[in-house]
Amino acid sequence: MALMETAASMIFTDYSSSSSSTARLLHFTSSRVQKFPNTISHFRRSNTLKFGISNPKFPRTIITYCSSASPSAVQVTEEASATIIDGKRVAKDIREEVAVEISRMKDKIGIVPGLAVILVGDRKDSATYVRNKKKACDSVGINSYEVRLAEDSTEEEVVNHISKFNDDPSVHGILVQLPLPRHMDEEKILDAVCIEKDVDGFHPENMGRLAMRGREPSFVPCTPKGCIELLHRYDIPIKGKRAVVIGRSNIVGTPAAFLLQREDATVTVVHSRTENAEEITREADIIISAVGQPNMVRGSWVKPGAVIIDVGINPVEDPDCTRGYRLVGDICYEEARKVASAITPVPGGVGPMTIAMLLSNTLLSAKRIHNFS
Ligand SMILES: NC(=O)C1=CN([C@@H]2O[C@H](COP(=O)(O)OP(=O)(O)OC[C@H]3O[C@@H](n4cnc5c(N)ncnc54)[C@H](OP(=O)(O)O)[C@@H]3O)[C@@H](O)[C@H]2O)C=CC1
Ligand SMILES: Nc1nc(=O)c2c([nH]1)NC[C@@H]1CN(c3ccc(C(=O)N[C@@H](CCC(=O)O)C(=O)O)cc3)C=[N+]21
Repeated sequence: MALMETAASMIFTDYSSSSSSTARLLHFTSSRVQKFPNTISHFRRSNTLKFGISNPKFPRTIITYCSSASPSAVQVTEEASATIIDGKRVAKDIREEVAVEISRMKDKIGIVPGLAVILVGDRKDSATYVRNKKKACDSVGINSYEVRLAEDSTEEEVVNHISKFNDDPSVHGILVQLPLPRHMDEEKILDAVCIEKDVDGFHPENMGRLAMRGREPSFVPCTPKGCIELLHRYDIPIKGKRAVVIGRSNIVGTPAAFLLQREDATVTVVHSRTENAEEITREADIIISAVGQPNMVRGSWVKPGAVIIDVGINPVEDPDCTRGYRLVGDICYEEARKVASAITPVPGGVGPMTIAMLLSNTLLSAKRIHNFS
């Protein structure tokens, strides 16, 4: 997916592999010497491995047997390596589930869900996202409707299109691609989407309901919903765990924190004014990072055994890639995967889940509007 605008200033430089890096990498190598035929006679760990979250389904230890000076001894090295949470695969499963439900609905009541997408301006990355959403809709049988408006359109024009879609019975979900051009009032535009079709979950009433106990939002925002879905599908417990969300945007960080709290995690939110972000993050059993800073979270920020969900999508220069850049997350993946028990990659982690959740929310909306279960 070509994510970038041509503006080179948007591409970060990746310093994560620089030798001048001051980041501390936790040691996760343990060695033990076995005297055969007996069991372990000596066991030494360079760090106490206590997994906040462990999942027997996903073995996380690589054991290499090295020959030793003594023929009766074998050196066993354990290098921790996290389970890779495969968002691409889970998203595919979800698309298949959604497709089955859509054909069932079509067969039973003759209704096909519809998603309307409004794109304002000519950002290349936004155009690519919109194209991918359309492709995803086609793949599951959702009708998609697209409106493209010029960069210099007025707020009123955008709101008029939203109003038409609000009244159109063949449209069950409305998405206004963000970011909007600077001259537009994002709040005013998002407020215009009727709450029954707010499949992005960005309407303030949806967010308010998400924040309140005993209330249910019509829709949960797609990216944070995708993060929680990944935890569920990998059987990763959330209840009672310490979670740290890095970032507090309205579209990712804040709803992710509300969702984790609804799942009975104990949640801390870290943001740009947080002091001791590293220490706070190191307390977490679950880290969700949505910052937009490439490789910001180093291995030393991660508690051994923590689960990491990396939302960040950051292009960094890479002359070896045909497009001149590659995508990295907020988490320094190579370091963190040696410390964590499970981690999402970028790309192939949360990104595909966002689109899968959009399809799922659109199906949910159509079912609700037509009272189909
Ligand atoms: N995978 C996906 O589907 C999606 C990925 N993304 C990606 O996720 C990332 C975040 O997106 P979004 O939430 O929209 O971004 P925003 O820029 O809206 O928010 C970033 C948040 O990070 C915080 N922050 C910035 N710098 C630091 C720092 N040094 N330490 C701690 N916190 C910091 C900001 O704090 P403050 O509030 O104090 O300014 C802010 O709350 C981006 O890389 C984006 O591309 C976004 C949406 C979907
Ligand atoms: N109203 C609105 N809703 C959004 O949900 C919304 C938005 N505006 N504006 C932009 C952000 C960003 N976003 C992404 C969606 C999919 C991937 C995605 O599929 N990423 C692939 C990237 C693949 C590649 O480019 O190589 C991956 O991570 O594997 C990423 C980011 C949704 N957003």
